[in-house]
Amino acid sequence: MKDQDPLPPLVWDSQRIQIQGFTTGLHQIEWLLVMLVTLYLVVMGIPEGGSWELLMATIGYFGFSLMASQLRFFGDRQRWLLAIHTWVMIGFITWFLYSTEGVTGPLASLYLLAVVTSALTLGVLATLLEVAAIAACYLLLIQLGGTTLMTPANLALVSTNLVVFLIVGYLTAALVDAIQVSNRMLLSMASEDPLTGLFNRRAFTDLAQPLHAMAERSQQPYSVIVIDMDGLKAINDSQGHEAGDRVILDLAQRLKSFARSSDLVARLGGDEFVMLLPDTDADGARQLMQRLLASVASSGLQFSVGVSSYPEHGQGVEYLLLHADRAMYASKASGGHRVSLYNTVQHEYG
Ligand SMILES: Nc1nc2c(ncn2[C@@H]2O[C@H](COP(=O)(O)OP(=O)(O)OP(=O)(O)O)[C@@H](O)[C@H]2O)c(=O)[nH]1
Repeated sequence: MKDQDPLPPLVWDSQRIQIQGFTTGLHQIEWLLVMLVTLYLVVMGIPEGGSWELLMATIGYFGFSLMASQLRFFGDRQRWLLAIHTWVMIGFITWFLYSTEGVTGPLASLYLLAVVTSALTLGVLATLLEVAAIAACYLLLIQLGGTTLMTPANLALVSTNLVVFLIVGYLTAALVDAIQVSNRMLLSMASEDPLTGLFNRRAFTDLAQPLHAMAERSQQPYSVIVIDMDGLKAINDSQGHEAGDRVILDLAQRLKSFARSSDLVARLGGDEFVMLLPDTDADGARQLMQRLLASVASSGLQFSVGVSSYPEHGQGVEYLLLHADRAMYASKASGGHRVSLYNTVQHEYG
């Protein structure tokens, strides 16, 4: 068997990592918003009437953003909390615009920050909804500003800005979708064996650890089984590599069909496979493999099996794998096409 994988472990929950990254970006956008409105107030001066409410709203919004960043709201993939952030952002911007120059002032484009935030975190549909809400806020602000929408200048302003919001929102959300798809593809390429579609060695090593931890905590047994084909080289040499591939695929499908949904099945490489059966002791694993051997009796498929079980044959997955491998070699040494348990080296089927 090969040495341990030198690469870092796979990232199985890429969505969670992504949300953590988005959350950092969200706080940066919120603080950017606070900085922009503060800069506006410093440069343009606080408007007459309503200045008190405006300052309170700005400080309140800054406090909200600060508190959310400190409390780490998003640890558990709570997207709806991200949605609340974007709605609070839209509310604050609307209030700020209402208290200053309305949608005709330079700050009307601040809505773009809310659109980008939504597109990054909530997807296309939610972003379209937010653009619709922003359109309603525009109309409200125009109404409250005492002017009518039906002037060419206002119509041009509203429609141009909304089209820009739509395009930016759609493109950003589509980009995020594409990143998610490519993350999933990368994960499947890094964790799957291309010939059989089973997990590869790296994925097995990663996924076996939590199963071991669960068994250790609940003091339940589990078994590790190493399966190695007999005579694949001869098949390759006599019938060609494609025939060898078909035999490997056949065994992989049989292993999969014998496994429960909670079992792990992986191809370690070449003609070697591994299974991890939670809640299964050595005897249960041996019986399963004997049934598998019996089921291939007429097919000509030949393979040797080694079984080791937690806790009696090792305290960690790596030891159990090593011991199951040794038991498998004991099966080979005794003529192949049989099951051996680690230590006992009993040959149960031949
Ligand atoms: N067709 C095919 N052959 C492979 C693949 N991976 C490895 N092999 C071949 O499988 C053969 C394995 O050889 P061995 O380790 O001697 O195994 P074996 O012929 O089954 O002999 P024993 O294991 O001793 O029973 C080698 O010839 C490899 O080139 C694969 O993906 N497809």
